[in-house]
Amino acid sequence: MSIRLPSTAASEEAPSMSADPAVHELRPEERFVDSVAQLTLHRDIDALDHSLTLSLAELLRARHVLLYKCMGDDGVMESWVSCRQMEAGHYAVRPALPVETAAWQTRLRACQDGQRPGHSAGADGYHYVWTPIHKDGLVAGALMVEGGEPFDAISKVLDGFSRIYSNYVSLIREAERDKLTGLFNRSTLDRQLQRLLERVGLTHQGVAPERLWLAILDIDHFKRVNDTYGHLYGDEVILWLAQQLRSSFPAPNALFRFGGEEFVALLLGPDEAGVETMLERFRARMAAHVFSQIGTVTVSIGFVEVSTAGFSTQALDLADKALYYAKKHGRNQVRSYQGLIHAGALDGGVMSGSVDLF
Ligand SMILES: Nc1nc2c(ncn2[C@@H]2O[C@H](COP(=O)(O)OP(=O)(O)OP(=O)(O)O)[C@@H](O)[C@H]2O)c(=O)[nH]1
Repeated sequence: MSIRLPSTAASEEAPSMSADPAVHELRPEERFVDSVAQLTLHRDIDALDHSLTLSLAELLRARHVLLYKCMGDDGVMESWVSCRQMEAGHYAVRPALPVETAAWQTRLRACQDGQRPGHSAGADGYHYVWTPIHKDGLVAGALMVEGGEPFDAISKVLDGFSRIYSNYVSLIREAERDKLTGLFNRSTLDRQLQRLLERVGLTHQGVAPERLWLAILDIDHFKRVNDTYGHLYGDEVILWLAQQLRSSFPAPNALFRFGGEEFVALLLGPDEAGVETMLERFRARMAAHVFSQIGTVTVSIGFVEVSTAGFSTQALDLADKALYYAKKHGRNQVRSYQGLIHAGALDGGVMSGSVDLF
């Protein structure tokens, strides 16, 4: 079981969080309502994950709450966020480290098989309660609570929280996705950019060096496709392109539809040449595909490196200049902003781009 770091607390140095002392003065039902209100405050999933573990720890006065998630298609659970009691009233929420004890593995497997909440009692007298998290009828994760309360006292609360969490994740997902393609919509760009910049920062501390790039992809002469064949055929092109983007640039890269025939990709790559090769391969794949009615459709691409102090508006603006150049010089090509500057083909901001930024 490998560890993956959630983006908002991607460091072992993540700050510990204090529980609100007032929470402990509330009656049980008031504490429950307060926890649900806390949980549903959030609008992004990383913050929600943290809040879930902290709210449960406070509500159940647990020693430890662990959230597991199924991240791949193989259904294997990865430990995700851990909230551990440090001293009375204080909790630390951190990316979770994998725990490999045989008893926990058995419990996790039971959750993976979709079994009802289960429990075990440790030799230390503490209880460990586990419940699966379901999404669309499948197991999407699991929650583990370690504390002094016996199983019967908390299993229903835990199960209820797991269902509230799952419903709320679906709502957040819906709000941040483009309806047609399921890619992120533009409102999530800054958050995803931040997430990937944190990752770039991490890998600079000694693992494989990664750099972050922003590419804008725009279907060529798309108006002609719509005007000649109708919007339904246009939509087919958009859907095919989105599908190819997903398979060419899987997570942790982030893909967006900015509306219409414009797409944005946040890509991790070692250097400009490597990213250009990936994008060029994508361009060629698009150009080679024959749609049954329409024939072939091409795409123009502009890209730029996002500096670690990068703002999405600036990166978009520069990538868009490279895209504009590609459009003006024959379309169906990939252009790097830095490459164009080095070649003296762009003179720093004279050209105005084609994407409607805001
Ligand atoms: N099918 C379909 N078409 C869309 C959608 N959103 C926008 N469009 C169309 O996308 C087309 C964009 O056309 P333009 O901005 O003129 O660009 P273009 O024809 O691709 O030309 P270049 O970008 O210069 O190569 C318009 O015809 C829009 O109606 C959509 O969701 N579905």
